[in-house]
Amino acid sequence: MAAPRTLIAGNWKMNGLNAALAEVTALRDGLSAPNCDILLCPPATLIAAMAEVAGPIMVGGQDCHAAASGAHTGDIAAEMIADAGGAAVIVGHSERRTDHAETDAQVKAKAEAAHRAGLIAIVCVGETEAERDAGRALDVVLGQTAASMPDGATAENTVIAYEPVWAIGTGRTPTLDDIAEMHDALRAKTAELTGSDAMRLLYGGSMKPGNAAEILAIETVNGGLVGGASLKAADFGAIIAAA
Ligand SMILES: O=C[C@H](O)COP(=O)(O)O
Repeated sequence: MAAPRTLIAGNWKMNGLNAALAEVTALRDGLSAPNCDILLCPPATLIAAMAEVAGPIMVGGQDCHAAASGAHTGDIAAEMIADAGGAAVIVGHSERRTDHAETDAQVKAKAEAAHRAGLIAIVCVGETEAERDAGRALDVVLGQTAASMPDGATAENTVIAYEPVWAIGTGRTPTLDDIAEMHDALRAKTAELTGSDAMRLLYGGSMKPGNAAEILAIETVNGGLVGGASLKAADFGAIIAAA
């Protein structure tokens, strides 16, 4: 099969006021024929304004509710993200799974909501350090993947992001062999679950300009989900250039 087109996605998490849009215009203006798709997921408050200035950069949300509307104070529907100019939404990030006790079933429902609204669902999975130390990383991640995979998932509407919880924001990453082992297993699992061997598999967890090229060179790594290093145009642009 042809390799899926690389996706470099940035997750701003709970960072960014209007002034931070200057980083987006700097990134946009510095892009020269990027060899990949690019996505930025700011806080919901910035989706519409970012979409106005992003140019070829796709914009997305960081979470959505499973319902299209209703009495859910503080939540945001996938349809609202699409209405604001979004093209994608992250679901099941480990910070959501931990801070809001989100289950695989809820993540699956959110991903299906994303599809209902015409958004690409970026479904996050990843093991804790204790799970890796116990030799359970593959079981945990493949189990999350199976239980979180939305019905109707295709290579076009769904992306899987492997993010070892212990690597997020820590400056630590798995070895390249460990990333390859997990991504090879995810390639097989996503093919088994969806019938497609072209679903994009992103690596996330302390991806930086200094390590992006070697991680992105792994055959079954089809991009990155970048947190801290997506906040500055120079850093994110360097990762995009490494793709
Ligand atoms: O969604 C992004 C990930 O949690 C990675 O964050 P990080 O690049 O700051 O480690």
